[in-house]
Amino acid sequence: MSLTLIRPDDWHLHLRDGAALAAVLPDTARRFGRAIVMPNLKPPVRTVEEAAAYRERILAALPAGMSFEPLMTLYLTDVTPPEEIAKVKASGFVKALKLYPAGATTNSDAGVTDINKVLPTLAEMARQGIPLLVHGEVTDPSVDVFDREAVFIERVMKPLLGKLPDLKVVFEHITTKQAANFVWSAGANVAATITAHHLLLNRNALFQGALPQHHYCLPVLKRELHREALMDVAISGNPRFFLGTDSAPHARGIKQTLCGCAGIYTAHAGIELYAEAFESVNALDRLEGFASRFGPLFYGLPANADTITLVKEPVAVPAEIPYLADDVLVPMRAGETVAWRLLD
Ligand SMILES: NC(=O)N[C@@H](CC(=O)O)C(=O)O
Ligand SMILES: [Zn+2]
Ligand SMILES: [Zn+2]
Repeated sequence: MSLTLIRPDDWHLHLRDGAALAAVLPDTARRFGRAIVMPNLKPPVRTVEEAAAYRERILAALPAGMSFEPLMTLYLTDVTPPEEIAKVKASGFVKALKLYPAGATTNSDAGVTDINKVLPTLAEMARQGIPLLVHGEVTDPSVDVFDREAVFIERVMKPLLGKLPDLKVVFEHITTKQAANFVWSAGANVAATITAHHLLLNRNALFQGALPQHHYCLPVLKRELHREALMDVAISGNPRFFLGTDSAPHARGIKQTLCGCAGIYTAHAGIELYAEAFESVNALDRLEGFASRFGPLFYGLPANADTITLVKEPVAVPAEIPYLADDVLVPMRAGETVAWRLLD
């Protein structure tokens, strides 16, 4: 069995920098035409100038003969000035700003401490049609980690869209039935990305196997009923739900410490894992819309002009992938198989 699709894009990706960037970029570039590149570097990518420099480093790390277009984002801080938005618009290559509530996830210390502090900048984004990409979790320590996304909808998302109803928003890596329902019922300016791991795994994965921390990501995996709700909207054909892998590499040494950081590396099977998920509910015919058409539609870009082909054939996933000079990366399905092979 084989499956040919318009070449997909990844609308939520962490490429990191330096040696890590060089190690992971080919996995994405083999599969995806473009990717929305997350700005949570250390220090974060806060200005158009910094995004231009990061974009050059990405293009320089691309192996000869591979084509890939990085779509850049800026990291919104409490002090991002409204004037930066005109520069974003003029740049052409910065496509969005990313909201990390301070302390919510990996490298989010410089994030926004109070959404009201950035309202003038968000209002300017609404005026200029620049999307806000949202890590949608509250950081209130009294809120259960499994409830942080649902509470964010009530405390932040709804009030924000009440004030700026035209703001384009992508609710990134949604993980709950509440978020799926919220985006489903919202206007044409609100969309969501969904990861392959949140379509394939429920929170049981956090308590299974020898190294369950490799399934630790944020927002954390949820109950089966939430996984099913994500699957329903992913295969629905609603164009406001599209692919974002959130492939988030971390070196094994850091990942395996007691409080290892959040993030799962999936770029080595970035489209294959989605094919597995869609096949599991007999919805392979819906994959092309989700993976290749709906993201470009939301961002106002054409779909890619070429195609990729997957064949149904198990592929062994290595136990580890070379990453840094002194440490490796443990990919999703390490030492196991993925059910689809990408043809070169
Ligand atoms: N998803 C994650 O668990 N981690 C991401 C950050 C993020 O997307 O929240 C990372 O940068 O490692
Ligand atoms: Zn996030
Ligand atoms: Zn992410």
